[in-house]
Order: sequence, then C-alpha cells, then structure tokens
Amino acid sequence: MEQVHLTVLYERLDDLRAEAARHLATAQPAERAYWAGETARLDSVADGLCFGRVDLDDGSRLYIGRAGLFDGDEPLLIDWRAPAARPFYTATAAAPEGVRLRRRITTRGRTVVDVNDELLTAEAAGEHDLAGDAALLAAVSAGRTEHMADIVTTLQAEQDRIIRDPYAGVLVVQGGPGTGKTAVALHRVAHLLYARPHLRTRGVLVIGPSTLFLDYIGQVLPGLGENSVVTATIADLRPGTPVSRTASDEEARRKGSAQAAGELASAVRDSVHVPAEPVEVVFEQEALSLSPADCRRAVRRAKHAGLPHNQARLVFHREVVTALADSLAARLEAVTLTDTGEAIDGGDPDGRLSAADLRALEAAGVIVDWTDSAPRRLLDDTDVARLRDALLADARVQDALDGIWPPLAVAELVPGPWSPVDIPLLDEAAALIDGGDGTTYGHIVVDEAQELSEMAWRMLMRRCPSRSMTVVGDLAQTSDPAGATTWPDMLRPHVADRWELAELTVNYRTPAEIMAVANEVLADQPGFRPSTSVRSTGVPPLEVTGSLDLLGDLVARMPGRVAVITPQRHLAPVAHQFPEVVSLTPGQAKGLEFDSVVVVDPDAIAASGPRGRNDLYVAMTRATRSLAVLRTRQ
Ligand SMILES: Nc1ncnc2c1ncn2[C@@H]1O[C@H](COP(=O)(O)OP(=O)(O)OP(=O)(O)O)[C@@H](O)[C@H]1O
Repeated sequence: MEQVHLTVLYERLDDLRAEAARHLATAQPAERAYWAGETARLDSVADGLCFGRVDLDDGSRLYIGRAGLFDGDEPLLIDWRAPAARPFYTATAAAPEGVRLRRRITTRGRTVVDVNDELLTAEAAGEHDLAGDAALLAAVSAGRTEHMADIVTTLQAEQDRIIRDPYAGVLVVQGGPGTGKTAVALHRVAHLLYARPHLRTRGVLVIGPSTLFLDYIGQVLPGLGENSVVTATIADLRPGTPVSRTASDEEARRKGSAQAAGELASAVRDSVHVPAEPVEVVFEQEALSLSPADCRRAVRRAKHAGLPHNQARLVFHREVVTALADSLAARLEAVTLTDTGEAIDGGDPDGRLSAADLRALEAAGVIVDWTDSAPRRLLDDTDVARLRDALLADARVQDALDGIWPPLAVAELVPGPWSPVDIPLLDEAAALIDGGDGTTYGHIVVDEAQELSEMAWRMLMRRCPSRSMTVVGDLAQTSDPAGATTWPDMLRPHVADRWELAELTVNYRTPAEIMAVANEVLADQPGFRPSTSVRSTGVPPLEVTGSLDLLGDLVARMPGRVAVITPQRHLAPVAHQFPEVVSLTPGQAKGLEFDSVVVVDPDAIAASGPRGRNDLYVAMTRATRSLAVLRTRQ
C-alpha cells in the first residue's frame, strides 16, 4: 500500500523534473540560474524521497519526505522542514502531539523495502526514550563511508529543537563529540533556507576546520536539496595567500589575540605624519607651501570620512589640493595684466596689488575702473577645478603627499612568509587599508568553532553584518592555542548578549565502552561534562604496548573504514606503511569519523602542548565501532 503512494510521488517528481528541464532549455539567461537550481534540487531529493508517515487523531495522514509535493492543492508529500512535519520528529507516546501512529518507510530506489510502525497511544507511553529506537540504532551502527550522511529520517527531538529554533542572533550549539553538532548545523541551514527564503539571495556560508572536513560533510546539504551553500575554511576566505610555514604556539597565541587588531590599527594610524614645518610642493616651477595647519585640517577631514586608509587617502589628497589650488589661484590672480594681456609687476608682499597700486594703475590708464572689478577674479571655478586636477596628477605633488599619508599594502603591514595564523591578520589589514573584498553572507555556520581565535572571529563577523550565525563546537576539544575557553569571551565583543546557548547531550557516534576510556582523559578538567552514548557494543577498546611494528597487526584486526591517528612525527612513516588506511594527526581528524580508529602514542599526543589532552580526547572519539590504542615504549 505504501508502494502505491510512493509510485504516485515519483510520478509527480518526474513531471516536475521534466517541466524544469523544459524551462531550463528555453529559459532567458536571467532565469537560467533559477531553473538550473530547481533541476539540481529535484534531482537531489529523488534518493529516499519519502521516509515517513504520521497518522493523526483526526484521521488525516501525512507523508513526510525530502521535498514538498502537491497535486493541485492537495499535499502528496510534506517537506520535512514544514511545521506540519514536526510531530514526526518530536511526538512521543507521553506527548503524542495529535499523532496516533508514526511510520518509518525504508525505500531502495523507487521500491518500499520496509515499514516500521510506532503507536503513540497511552499504553505505549514509557516504552521509548528516543524516537524510533530501532531506526536510530540501525542508522548509528551502519558502516561509515568517506562522506557524512544526512540524518533527516532519524533526527531526535533535542536536535530538531535546535534545527527549527527561530532565534535570529548567534545560536551556539555546545555538545560533546558525536552528539550531532555538525549534522544539526547543516540541517539547520536547510531549515533556515526553507523558512527564510530571502537567505538564498544573501547567501549562507559554512566554515569548517579543513578541506578534508568540508569534503566529508559536502554531500549533506545537496542531499537535502540545497545546492547554493558556500563551504570554506578560514584560509579559503582569502584565496591566493601562499601559506608556507606553521606558527609556534606562542606566535599563534599572540597573533590570534584581538590585541593584534589594535596593533594593526595603530600601525595604519601611525603611518600618517603631519609635518611640524611647512612642506614645499613644487608644481610647474611654482614653489607652493603647505602649512602644518592646512595639512592637519586635511588629515582630520580625511579621518572623519570613516573610510579605509587608502580610500581616506584620496579624501586627504582632495583636501590638500583644494588648499594648494586656492593658494596657487590667489598667486596667479595677484599678477595683474595689461589690457594687451601682458603681466605687470607690482603688488604688496603677499603678491596682491594693493588698493593704492590699483588706483595708481587706473590713473596711468592701465586698468579701467578698478573699484568695479576689484577684487578681480581672473580664474573662475572651472579653472580652479582644472588646477586641482593638474595638481592631483602631478608626480612631485603626489610624492610630497605620500610623505604625509602614504598608500599602504597589506603585505607591508603583515609581512610574509605566512602561516595559517597570519590569514586573519592579512584580512584585518585589508579591511583597514582598502575595506576588503566586501563579500557578506546572510547567515554563517561555524563548525569546530572552539578552534577560532579572536582574530578569526573578527574576520567572520566582518562577513556577517546581520550577526545571524549558528556556531557549533565543544570547548573540551579545543586544540588551537588561540582557541576558545568560553563562548561569552569569544562572542560578547561582537554581539554583546545577542547570543543563545543550546546543548546536545547524547553521543550518537561513539559506543559507551570507548567513551568510558576517552572520558578518563579529561575527567579532571574543570567543567568537563561527559556525554552519554546512545549504544554500547560490549567490546572495550584494545590497549597494546609495544613498538610501532605492532601497528600492522592492529590495523588488520580493525573492522570497516579504519583511520590511524598519530602524533605528527609518526605521520609520514605510518602513511607510507599503510597506504590503504587513512593516516591523520589529531588536528586533521577533527570533526571526522571512522568505523575503527587506532590511536598511536597517546602519551605523546597528550604531552604535545597545553591542549594536548584535548587532542587525545578528539582522537579517541572518532570511532563508531572499535578503538585500539598503541602505547609505544620509550
Ligand atoms: N539523529 C541521528 N540519527 C542518526 N545518526 C545521527 C543522529 N545524530 C547524529 N548522528 C550521527 O552521529 C555522528 C556524529 O555526528 P556529528 O559529526 O554531527 O557530531 P559532532 O557533535 O559534530 O561531533 P564532533 O564534535 O566529534 O565533531 C554522525 O555520523 C551523525 O550522522
């Protein structure tokens, strides 16, 4: 019976796809992007189009899926993001929200292969802690691939709440490893794009810690029918910056601190020097003098313009040149002409003819009726404007002005060779100097947000004028020396109290046996809250002590997709020896997951720096099934 409805749904989808393809073929250029997007969306929702059904107390029945489909006004399929779909995720036997029956529908291609019913009646109350236990356990126990899958069929109530949270400021989602922070953030993006369509034009950006991570999560949003979201690392936001070294912890801390922004701002400010003495500016054989007072006034006006340095410099030029042109015009006017156009000498010490001179000249018949024409203006406004342009274009004038307000380049303020911690400084310098590239987004998601330095936050805030963000992270996993220790410290400078905290508490990735060992690593850390695993496997992690030679045997015993996580110094030899498995440092493993993980030399990882134990915790929480720990003998 579900097969009949599924067939109807796919027929409707096929009709819509055919229609979109027709439009795409004939669309005017302005509409082509829309139809291309629509075609991609309809293609991407086809897999697993319908996955659920709710039967309501009033006798109505709703099918839930990846897109909304209608037959005229009649809904055939409700988009999972629609308010009407919500009870599918949140209804429980204790609080059924008008739902009598929840059905999970498993399909392969266009065929229904399984249905699973839950009756939400009073008698069933108390039987289920987590919605759809069986479906959830099947999903979290499934083998992993190199790409994260969406969780739209098994979203849990605490996750659903965050996904649909209408809060428009900065929503921080804090939660232990494997609690679904990344998954929730991505589903929240899909929901935001559905609930606030204007975000499609303003753009959504997802920031992740590495290209590897972005690649891992890259299929989730397209699978939810959303193809327009930009994903990037912090470094990707300044493309074309060559990064050729790594920074020491001390350098990372220093350059990550917001103080670095103050230092850059001072450097830009201090590059402007108002001279104590008049500056001589030679223009077409005229020696003009720019007084410190004129200069100071021009600097002040340029600064008041509130523009980036290099643009404010043009205001300064205009102001100075106006003063220079006026004094040049005054000097030219001071040269009085005979009626045949020849200059005559004379005048008082400031270069102008005095009233007495003019009277004398009139008496001598050189000029007529001086009182009518005095003070004579030989140059009109257009002439003076031309003078200003000529002054502005003059190389010597420019040299003189550059001595006062020099043009700046980003690389002068933040000299290379650069490491990743220089990227936010280069961006800050660009903002101060020329305003940066001006790209902004309507919403930004920051994943592994605990790793961002104060300077990196500044960089993101510049790109999000609306301060609408979803920030997900776990302070217990911070490894960056300049990363967060508290959320208020990181966010308050930018949003004051316009942020909210939501928490996720259930670990869907890591079995209880692995978490028990991982939690020990941070047990004595103040404020550390161990998360609860949704399942156990009955298999404790394997602990082996010996040489690296044992690694081959360990790797061979691990089921599924295997990663070896090792301190940097073993990385190259391990990668060389085991090309068939993924070899990573703890930093590279951030946000990723595998069926099995072998952690090499845990003591060295823990001792690798002030946040080494956080790194070890990250490494030990990447496995969905099996963990082995190889301690090497010193
Ligand atoms: N409701 C759910 N149904 C099925 N799988 C889920 C659910 N919630 C989370 N998962 C799975 O749990 C795993 C961990 O999720 P995710 O990577 O989003 O966690 P995280 O909190 O970001 O972890 P970390 O902080 O360690 O990076 C993923 O494989 C995800 O698909």
